[in-house]
Amino acid sequence: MSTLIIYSSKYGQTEKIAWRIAKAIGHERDSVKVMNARDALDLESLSAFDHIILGSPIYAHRHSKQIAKFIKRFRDSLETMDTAFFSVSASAAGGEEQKADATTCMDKFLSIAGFEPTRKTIFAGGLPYRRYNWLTRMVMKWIAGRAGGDTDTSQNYEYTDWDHVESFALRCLGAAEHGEAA
Ligand SMILES: Cc1cc2nc3c(=O)[nH]c(=O)nc-3n(C[C@H](O)[C@H](O)[C@H](O)COP(=O)(O)O)c2cc1C
Repeated sequence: MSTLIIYSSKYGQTEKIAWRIAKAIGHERDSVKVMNARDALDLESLSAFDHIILGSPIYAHRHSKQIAKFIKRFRDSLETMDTAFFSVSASAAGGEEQKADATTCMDKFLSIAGFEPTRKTIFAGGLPYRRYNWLTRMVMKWIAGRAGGDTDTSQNYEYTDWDHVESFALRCLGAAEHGEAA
């Protein structure tokens, strides 16, 4: 069985999660390919894969346009395959209310895209202050401060729970191999 993992990522956390999922399921599959959504739009078809995992970060309450385009382009194929979706955000690192916001944002995106993945989840991303330009750093500091989050802009923060990532990866594998429901 072969898996294709597609991600969109601006500062690298969603990409890092995509590669960790690939590593977690790699030895159980015949092949695992990880691709940026931009490059994946050039694929002729998905016929070489039987399992697709899509990952997108949240920016300004929205998920990736590239991932939305990928879903639109391959909708017919995706409907017949085992699929999973993961959303990466700062909200997913917060309290129950913020996590609920991240889940609502993901569900809205999937509903508008007309995509019902076999499995879906939210992952906490990061706040890599040192990688932002000055303006973005100040804006993110202000937003994080209002939400009671980390505001020391001399540091990069990574909130991703890697055990959660690995358990999601293994559950995706189970769904693909046993035709399990979400
Ligand atoms: C300009 C900007 C806007 C963001 N907007 C949101 C948002 O609306 N909701 C949220 O939960 N996180 C937001 N984030 C946090 C990102 O989702 C988080 O940093 C994520 O890890 C980014 O993934 P990436 O490194 O793969 O690009 C924002 C980050 C930046 C820099």
